Amino acid sequence: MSGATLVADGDRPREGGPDRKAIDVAVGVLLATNGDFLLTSRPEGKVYAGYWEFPGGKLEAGETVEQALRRELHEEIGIVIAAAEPWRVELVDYPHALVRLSFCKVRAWTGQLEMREGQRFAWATLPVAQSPVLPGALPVLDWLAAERGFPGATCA
Ligand SMILES: Nc1nc2c([nH]c(=O)n2[C@@H]2O[C@H](COP(=O)(O)OP(=O)(O)OP(=O)(O)O)[C@@H](O)[C@H]2O)c(=O)[nH]1
Repeated sequence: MSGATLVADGDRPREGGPDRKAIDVAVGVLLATNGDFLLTSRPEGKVYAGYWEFPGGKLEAGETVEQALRRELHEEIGIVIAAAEPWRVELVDYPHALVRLSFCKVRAWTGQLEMREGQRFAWATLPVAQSPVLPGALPVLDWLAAERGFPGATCA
């Protein structure tokens, strides 16, 4: 997992000193009724372009995780989500940023998927065939695998 370190919440960040502030990110794990989950590729021009991730983005000032997720998923993939179910929070220390990822499960939405930033998308199953997966998205595959009693999260 080059270039990123998963750190337990409360651990001191690896770079930038103790004052390095985490950037809050809201991330959606969209679950279809058959259990498939949505992966999208990071658009050109962003760090880790082309890597597979779960859709989402940074919180804007004053937003809650759910508000940010609702806005980001509408802006980026064209859907309006129903409830966002808070799931797990993970701190990831990248060279470019320290991010706090708040993952939410989303089981219902309206609208058709429309990749508004030129991303690719895939309804994925375990083991995940899409590659490469963003380091900060890999643990989610393990969590899903654990929930489902599935032995291997990726094909690698
Ligand atoms: N959306 C998303 N971001 C993730 C995941 N895992 C992970 O480490 N991240 C990190 O969280 C941050 C999200 O930033 P972003 O650039 O996608 O967010 P954004 O759309 O608001 O960015 P912008 O400033 O370009 O508009 C990135 O540093 C990204 O590497 C994931 O599964 N989904």
